[in-house]
Amino acid sequence: MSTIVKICGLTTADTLEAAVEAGADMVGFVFFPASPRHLDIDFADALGRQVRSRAAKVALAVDADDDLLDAIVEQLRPNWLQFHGSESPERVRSIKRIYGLPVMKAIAVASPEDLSVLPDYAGVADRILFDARPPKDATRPGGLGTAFDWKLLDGVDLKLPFLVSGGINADNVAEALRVTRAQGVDVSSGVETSPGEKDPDLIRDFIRAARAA
Ligand SMILES: O=C(O)c1ccccc1NCC(=O)[C@H](O)[C@H](O)COP(=O)(O)O
Repeated sequence: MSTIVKICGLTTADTLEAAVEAGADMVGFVFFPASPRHLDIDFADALGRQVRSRAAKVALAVDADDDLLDAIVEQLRPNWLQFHGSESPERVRSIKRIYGLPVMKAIAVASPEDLSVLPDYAGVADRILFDARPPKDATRPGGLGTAFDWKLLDGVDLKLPFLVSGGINADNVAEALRVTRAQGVDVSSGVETSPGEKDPDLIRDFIRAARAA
C-alpha cells in the first residue's frame, strides 16, 4: 500500500492546487479561530469545490460543537473529519453516527503514558493520527512544527491505519516513516515559510520525498 500523504492547513487556491496536482491523498482545512490556518466557512466551501474529488477533503476541528460541525459538513462536504481536541470516544462515536463520515482522531504524544488511551479510540476512530503533544502554553493543539520521539510508537499494534505528524518535512519524512512504520504522514509547518504561509515548492518537495520513502 502506498503511503498516505496529507497536507494540512491549506488556505489558498494556489497552494491547494500544488498539493492536489502533486498527488496529495488528503488535504486538510482547519476550523480553529486561534490558528493562522483557520478558514472561514464560505472560503472553505470555495476551496472544497476546487478539489473536485482529486483528493480527500479533511475538516479539522477542536472540540467543535454541533452547530459548527453542521456548518462545516453542509458547506465543505468533507470526506473525513479530524479531531484535534479532547473529544471523548463517546463523542467521536456519536459524531460518526450523526454525519456518517469517517473520523481521524489525533493523539498527542510526549510519553508512553499518552498511548494508554489508544484502545478506547481504536474502537471508534477510522484512523489515528499521532501528533506531538503541544506545550502547556501553546495557543493551538497542533500545527506547531515540533516533533515527538518517534520511537515511542515502537510497540504500537493497531488494527487500523495510522498517520504520524509533528515537525515532519521533506528532509526527515523517510526517517519518520521508517521508525514509526506509519501508513501515512501529515504535514503543515514543514511545507511553510512561516506559520500559515504554505509554499508550493515545499509542498511538491514533501510529497516527492514521502513517495520516494
Ligand atoms: O494547524 C493548526 O493550526 C492546527 C490548529 C489546531 C489544531 C490542529 C492544528 N493542526 C494540526 C495539523 O496540521 C497536523 O495534524 C499536524 O499537527 C501538523 O504538524 P506540523 O507539521 O508540525 O505543523
